[in-house]
Amino acid sequence: MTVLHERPAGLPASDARGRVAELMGMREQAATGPGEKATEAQHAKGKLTARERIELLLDPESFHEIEQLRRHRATGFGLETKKPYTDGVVTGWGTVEGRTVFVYAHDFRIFGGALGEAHATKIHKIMDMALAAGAPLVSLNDGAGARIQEGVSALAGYGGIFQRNTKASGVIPQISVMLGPCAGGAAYSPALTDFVFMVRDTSQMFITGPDVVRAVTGEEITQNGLGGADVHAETSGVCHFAYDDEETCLAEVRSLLSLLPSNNREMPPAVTGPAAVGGSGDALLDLVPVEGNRPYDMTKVIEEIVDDGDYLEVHERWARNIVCALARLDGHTVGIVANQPQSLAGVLDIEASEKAARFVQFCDAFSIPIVTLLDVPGFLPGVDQEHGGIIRHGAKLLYAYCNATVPRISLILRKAYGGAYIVMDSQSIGADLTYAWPTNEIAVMGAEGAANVIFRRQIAAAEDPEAMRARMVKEYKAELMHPYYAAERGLVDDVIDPAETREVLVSSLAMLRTKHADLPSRKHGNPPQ
Ligand SMILES: CC(=O)SCCNC(=O)CCNC(=O)[C@H](O)C(C)(C)COP(=O)(O)OP(=O)(O)OC[C@H]1O[C@@H](n2cnc3c(N)ncnc32)[C@H](O)[C@@H]1OP(=O)(O)O
Repeated sequence: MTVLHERPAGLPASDARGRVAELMGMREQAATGPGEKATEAQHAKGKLTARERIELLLDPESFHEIEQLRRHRATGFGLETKKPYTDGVVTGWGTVEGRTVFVYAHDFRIFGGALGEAHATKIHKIMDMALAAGAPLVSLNDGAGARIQEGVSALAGYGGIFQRNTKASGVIPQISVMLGPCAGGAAYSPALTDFVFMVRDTSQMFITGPDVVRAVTGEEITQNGLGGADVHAETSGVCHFAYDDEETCLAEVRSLLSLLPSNNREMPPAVTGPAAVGGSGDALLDLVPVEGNRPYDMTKVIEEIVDDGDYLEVHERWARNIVCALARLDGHTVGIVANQPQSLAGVLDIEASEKAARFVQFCDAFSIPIVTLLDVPGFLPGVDQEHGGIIRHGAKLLYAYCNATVPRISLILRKAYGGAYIVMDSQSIGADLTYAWPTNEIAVMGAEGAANVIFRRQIAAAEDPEAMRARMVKEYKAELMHPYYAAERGLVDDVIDPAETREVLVSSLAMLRTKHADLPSRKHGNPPQ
């Protein structure tokens, strides 16, 4: 552990060059940190150091560090003799693709990256600077939570971070990258931010570690089993993106940032230059089967529609029955929300509603237009869902869409039934433009279910109930289950040839780019929780 700085021998303090050399020595000491052994131990765990990570995140030579010479002033437990520069967190700003980004990175080699008072106030300062400058904040987390030796001062330091996370929410993008074991307070701040990235095997998030879990509940579990990347990417939904190594993870953070505006007053950066290429519209005809119950992969449809087939899927492995993705259409960032027929037939359930609601809310906060692709058989029925609160969770998605003032376009690819149709950005809840393909079925429910309810008596009284049921199903389909019923009533704006999909979306978004809508003045709404 680094000890108190000593003036390099042989340099007269009165000499300006000597003073500069002294400064360089201190800087060198701060930049090197606790030394080779500690760095080797960090590398041996498959982890990079804070500075190596910052170098990968930011454009070359763009990092400006602040408070490099900061030290804690705590006493007791031997802290008097352990006063390393930086106090275990590297803070500053740099650029990503030329745009300013603020960053803080825990140095696990110093107190296990644990947060004390000085460490916390450095983070507070960088958060305040990010908010004032209107630039994204990225945290590179590798810390053991509150610094135990500093007691309540450390806890108060976390409070200051949480408060700033919340204040900055919806104002600047906040991204948390988990790169080590993050316990307690170190796990809460990321939960308040927009996106959480994790690295398999080397990063974990939990409120209390396996030892406490064993003591309290008797459950035996490893750190990764409790809060590893796969657990949070697939089961809890705490993490939005999980990767195998830090290099890939940080490259993906850069690519996410390239899609986002710097703050809520700016538009997302548009890519100009040679016209972006979409897929061949005709392929869409083959990708989506006409039969309502045949599964297909919605991500293939997205690939056909967006620029260069490129999209960044958020929460790829959690609530797979809905797809949330960021992509570009004609160079402009869009958020795509789409039912995924190959997972649970694309129904809406508790997790899908929560996932899409948060995504819609994010897009709305940062001026990202939302394109919704519908192919939804309804909400998932069942005791688990009802008792789990599908009503209030489903309402989150409804609330998020109804509250969104960004351009909103929905396109019904195949079926759209019941409440799920309304929730998935139907015209009645404020979509600016709604399109349908000719193969659509838009109705309160599927034909079989509908016939069993409304023609129950006729079917029961018939000589041949099955023949009667089949006749009624056919009649219901012919009468109601086509897009023209909705088009005649103005509930879809147009029925389009699937081959024209990209073109229609691009021109509709271009028209909506100047859209302005205000919600009534209020302190804030009271969304369902
Ligand atoms: C509000 C809140 O944040 S409450 C949560 C408080 N934090 C905790 O309970 C976590 C306690 N720490 C741990 O469980 C473990 O240290 C882990 C899981 C984070 C990391 O484990 P390992 O990778 O094995 O690292 P290890 O335990 O050796 O810690 C590395 C160093 O950090 C120190 N350290 C770890 N946690 C803390 C802490 N919270 N405060 C101060 N120092 C700490 C260790 O003493 C060790 O120091 P040393 O290098 O001088 O010996």
